Amino acid sequence: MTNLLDIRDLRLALGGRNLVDGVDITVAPGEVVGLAGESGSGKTLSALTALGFVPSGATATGEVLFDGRNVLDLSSRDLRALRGDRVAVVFQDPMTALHPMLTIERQLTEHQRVHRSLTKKQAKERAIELLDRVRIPDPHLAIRSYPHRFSGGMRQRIAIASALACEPELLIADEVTTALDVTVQAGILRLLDGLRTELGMAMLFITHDLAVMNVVSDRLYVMKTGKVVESGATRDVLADPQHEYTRSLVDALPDTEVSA
Ligand SMILES: Nc1ncnc2c1ncn2[C@@H]1O[C@H](COP(=O)(O)OP(=O)(O)OP(=O)(O)O)[C@@H](O)[C@H]1O
Repeated sequence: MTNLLDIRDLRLALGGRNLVDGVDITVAPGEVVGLAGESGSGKTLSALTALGFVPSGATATGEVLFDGRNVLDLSSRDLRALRGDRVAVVFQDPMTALHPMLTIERQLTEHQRVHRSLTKKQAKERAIELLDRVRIPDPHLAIRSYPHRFSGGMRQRIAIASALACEPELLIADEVTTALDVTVQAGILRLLDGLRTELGMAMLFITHDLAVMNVVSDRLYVMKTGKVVESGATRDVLADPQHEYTRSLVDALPDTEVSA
């Protein structure tokens, strides 16, 4: 099968530092791929190149092929189309995606009206459908509210709804459960897993938490200081880690997490 995302020998250099240092990552259509590793290992920077985001002043080399086209070579117009239609991202803090001064309706309809030329009524119906899809209770009422009325977990669901608006083929989920309580975390993971089955969407799931990775990802890459140090089927990597660094991460997990 052709890969949806194929990152080849990606290097990002900034101020004499190699922030990403020869990374290869692939994601097949519909596949959930995990990117694990300590803070600062280059997970976010590597994943965001799929959207053509490169820190200003940084030099990127290598290839980031999305559906066969090198994202690093795209014009700003093509990048906007890619971000609006085919790849979406959800971050740890839902307030980075949600504007505190706008109703949920405004936030979920704007994109639809610009990218899909929907009427106001159609966009509203679609927004309600999206809220329902991420299991927000009473979506007809919720749509009139502002983000502060919702709990952290609910806000994250709304941020996911916003990312799903364009029906992306690839969703980048960057530490989406890190700031949440364990039970709320479990709900979000179940939601993402359900969406993947319903929508057939691929996911690049970034987390430093291998226990979370064990629940969601088919395959896993482990990064350390800008390099991939180990990769493979999640179950195999966690059951029999080959790299010393991965072993230290696995050893830090409670026993039940790996066998679950
Ligand atoms: N815009 C930027 N400008 C300069 N340096 C950056 C920028 N973004 C990230 N870095 C640096 O690049 C390195 C990798 O960062 P990255 O965010 O990819 O790590 P990460 O593994 O995702 O960690 P975290 O989970 O903490 O985000 C870090 O040393 C970080 O300080």
